[in-house]
Amino acid sequence: MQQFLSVADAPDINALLEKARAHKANPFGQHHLGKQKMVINLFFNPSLRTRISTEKAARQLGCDVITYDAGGGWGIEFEDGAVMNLNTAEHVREAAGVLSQYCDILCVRSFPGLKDREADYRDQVMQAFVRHATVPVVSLESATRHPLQSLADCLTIAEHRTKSRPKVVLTWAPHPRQLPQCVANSFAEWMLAWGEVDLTIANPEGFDLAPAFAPPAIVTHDQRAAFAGADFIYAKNWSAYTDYGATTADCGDWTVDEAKMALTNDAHFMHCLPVRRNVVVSDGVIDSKRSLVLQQANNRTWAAQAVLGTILGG
Ligand SMILES: NCCC[C@H](NC(=O)CCC(=O)O)C(=O)O
Ligand SMILES: NC(=O)OP(=O)(O)O
Repeated sequence: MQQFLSVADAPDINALLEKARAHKANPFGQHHLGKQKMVINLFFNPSLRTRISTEKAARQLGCDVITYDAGGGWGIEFEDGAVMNLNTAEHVREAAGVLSQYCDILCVRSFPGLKDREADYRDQVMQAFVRHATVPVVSLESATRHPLQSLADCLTIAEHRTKSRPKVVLTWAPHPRQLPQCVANSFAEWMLAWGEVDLTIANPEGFDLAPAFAPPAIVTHDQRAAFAGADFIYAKNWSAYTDYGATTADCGDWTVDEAKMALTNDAHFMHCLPVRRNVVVSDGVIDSKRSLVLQQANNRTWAAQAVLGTILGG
């Protein structure tokens, strides 16, 4: 594995899940892989889970880790040919080249701007690091995808399913802010590629994900109908793809609550976190025994360890 940006970099998801399970059972079993190796985590946006779980995973593999908040450093320019006489002090060509001198794996988090769909969906920042770094690049969430989250979600579903093809519903939920589509895009991409669940996506009119991620045949605008018989409810807000970046305060009642969960097949509740309680999901649902949010967060470590370990030759 030379990079980890999307499900395309994980041609055998079950093999990667097997590695994640092995790390979970024996966290230091491959501590030799990272001897004298350096991992740099570069964050352009906030993080709790990704930051700590990726550091933990790297350390358990025996790596050294440096985590760098790009917001506290020189402003980085991404446009080729830019006349840099404004606020950016350093071009990504140098930044990626320099960081490559210091590490063996470069992990990057960069959210979309949610203004220019074409630029966001080119995954401009992540692709610039891929192009100009000389070491493998791992996505810690880009403008379009969050693959380490999705791998952890596959693991969580695999651990808790009680049938071979559970019904999984990815449901839009309300949020006071404008959020990226990447967690939802990635979850859909991984569930479909994995092929071991029946995926339905429920969202209000106007909030369909990009067709490349959400084939229209599996999309419904009727949340209650989608919940019927579901085994897993995966909640997430995202801003609009079509009217790019639009949000709305008027989407009716899309909060995941106890009454809606009662329509399901005693479904597990999932969310990548952080989550707005009593907006996205009621306290009663997230605090219930069927909630898997902490197990998902725990599995972020094993997903990261499987990916970093594979890049290191494990
Ligand atoms: N890394 C997981 C989710 C990150 C981001 N959520 C957020 O920005 C939530 C912020 C807030 O609730 O204010 C998203 O939706 O892609
Ligand atoms: N789920 C997730 O990626 O959380 P952070 O944004 O806190 O890393």
